[in-house]
Amino acid sequence: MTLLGAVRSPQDLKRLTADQIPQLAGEIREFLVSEVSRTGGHLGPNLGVVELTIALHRVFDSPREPILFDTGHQSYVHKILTGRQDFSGLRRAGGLSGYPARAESEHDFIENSHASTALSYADGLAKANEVLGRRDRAVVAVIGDGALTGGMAWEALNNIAEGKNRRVVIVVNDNGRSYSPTIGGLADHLATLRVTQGYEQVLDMAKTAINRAPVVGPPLYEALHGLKKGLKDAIQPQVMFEDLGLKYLGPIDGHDAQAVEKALRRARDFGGPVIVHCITQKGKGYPPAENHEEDQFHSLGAFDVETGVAKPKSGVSWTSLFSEEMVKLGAERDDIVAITAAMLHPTGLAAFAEAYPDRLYDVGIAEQHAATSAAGLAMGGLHPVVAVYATFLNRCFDQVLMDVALHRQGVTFALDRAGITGDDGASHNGMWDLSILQVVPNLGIAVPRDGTRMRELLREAVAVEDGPTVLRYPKTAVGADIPAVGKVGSMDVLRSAADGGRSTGSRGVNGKEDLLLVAVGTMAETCCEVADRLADQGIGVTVLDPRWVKPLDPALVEEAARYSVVAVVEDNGRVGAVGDAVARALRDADLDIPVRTFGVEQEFLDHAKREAILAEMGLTPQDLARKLTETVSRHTERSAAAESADEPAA
Ligand SMILES: Cc1ncc(C[n+]2csc(CCOP(=O)(O)OP(=O)(O)O)c2C)c(N)n1
Ligand SMILES: CC(=O)[C@@H](O)[C@H](O)COP(=O)(O)O
Ligand SMILES: [Mg+2]
Repeated sequence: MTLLGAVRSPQDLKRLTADQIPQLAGEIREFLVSEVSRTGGHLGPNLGVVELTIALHRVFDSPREPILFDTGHQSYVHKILTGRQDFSGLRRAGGLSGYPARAESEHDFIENSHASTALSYADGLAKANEVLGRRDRAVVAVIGDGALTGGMAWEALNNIAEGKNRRVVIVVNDNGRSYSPTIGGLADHLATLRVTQGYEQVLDMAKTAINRAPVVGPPLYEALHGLKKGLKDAIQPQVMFEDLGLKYLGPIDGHDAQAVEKALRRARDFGGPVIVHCITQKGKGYPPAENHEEDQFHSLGAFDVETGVAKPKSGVSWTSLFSEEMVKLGAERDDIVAITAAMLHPTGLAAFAEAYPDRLYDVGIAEQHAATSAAGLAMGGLHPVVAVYATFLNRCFDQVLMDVALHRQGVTFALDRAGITGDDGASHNGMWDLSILQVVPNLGIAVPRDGTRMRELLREAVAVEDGPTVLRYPKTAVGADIPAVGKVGSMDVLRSAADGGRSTGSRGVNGKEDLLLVAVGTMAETCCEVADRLADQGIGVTVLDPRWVKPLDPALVEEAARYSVVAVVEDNGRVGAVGDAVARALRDADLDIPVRTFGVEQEFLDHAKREAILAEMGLTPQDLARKLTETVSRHTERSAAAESADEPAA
């Protein structure tokens, strides 16, 4: 049996001898490459924390002493060591989550994969230990150099440092990268610390040698120790941490399990807040990952183990359309600049950066700063485009509201991965933006249905200079263009109840058309299929694509008055989104027309494929057609009955 096969819990791990650990680490690396090659996932980050995670579970007593993972994408080894070695369903419905999941294990704590939160959790847990008389227990937080560029992390450090007797062990997993190399002053600082790697080992050797010297040894060491402080400050400017009141240990070779264990034991026994700075390498032990310049296999799909080549994704991505159009816009307008929050390639801004290196800003994982810095850029006469994943816009809601919109600054937010993404679980679905942004005055939201509208709407958005604009698009491949067959105000008609074409719909009761179907963004394809299904049943359906869903075109209300039923379909949480905005607009116009809103149920959704989640939510053409047929029929019968009741007796 392999060592890995015998390790079913941290207790099993603790029973291994130090010289068995390298073999175990090798077996874990083989396991990770083999399993993730089939399922896809965050291979690079996890290959980088093998020895580190082994050491953590040998030194600390999880879950009594929580081990928290910031962002959580690097927790596969933690799962392997805590009794979860069936990775066959990784990131798939019913299989292991790609992040910690409390339903999976008592050893898991943080499920939210939004970065830079772990230190705040640790601060809270340590305070709870203090209040509840558990001072002997440590709380451990593993945070990457990237996540450490997030503002929340520094808010937490400021508070952790204040708790001199709270056992908080902060393990900085420093591989020098988020996806790309980590940026900013902190990154430079960590880099300085990295280059003096082995400092601790040199000092330990000196200490051992000097202390062995009879009589003169110990006092000499004390003198040197004082010098060490000065020396450390000189060659290791980790004063940033120590000035915060945090003990700093490191830098440690994060792949030397014994060195890490030793540092962690020192940290645990210190009795107060300690930073253990571990130098690791993303993709360690698998050359295709180690040598992958873009992101060292941060996250990839299924791949060939021999070559490291991932199976190609089919179709053109929305990200690539955004990327192309941004390069064109950058050539046409020299006031356009772009901002990424440590996701240059994933958001498609790499081409823009290559073409206009002085007009691309990577602010680190710092969406709040990105939004307000963008307001500054706009005030300074530029038009910034801030590209983030839709779910991460939540992080800077107040900045969008107060720093951009209140000041009517022309900033465009490009929200990639909008709608259901699926694999990455509850905190990655882009199902919030169409709801939370409804309350922001002066802000416009455009939702393209296809590639042509993507290019059009991006250009329309960056042309707005008196307030923020938002463009949101999904993780899927771009479908075929859906041409308009007419216009209503600024909105595109994609199917018409009155046309002679597919629709054979009879006019509904009261001389009204049967159904107005408002399609938001890429749900247009589904809505057109619904209209065609209903037309085959003699129900007349007009499909309308608003293009801009905020503010709604007043013509929508006028158009809606011509229909018996209105329905809205969107790939966002239902609550407070476009459907509710349309219903409110009709109410405000005293139009008593039933409005059905279809979207994602307002729940935290388990990881699963996007298609499966949409089906579960009833957002398929079949389900929508069935529900809308029932609604239209029910309303028609009711109206007909009411009509006949009003007719004078013969
Ligand atoms: C608020 C937020 N913004 C962006 C992301 C996307 N993201 C996931 S992992 C990652 C890089 C994290 O870098 P680091 O903390 O150094 O961890 P590593 O992958 O290097 O182990 C980013 C930017 C996120 N999870 N949360
Ligand atoms: C952990 C994290 O936030 C990202 O790595 C995320 O997994 C990216 O997902 P995409 O594959 O959609 O870029
Ligand atoms: Mg990193």
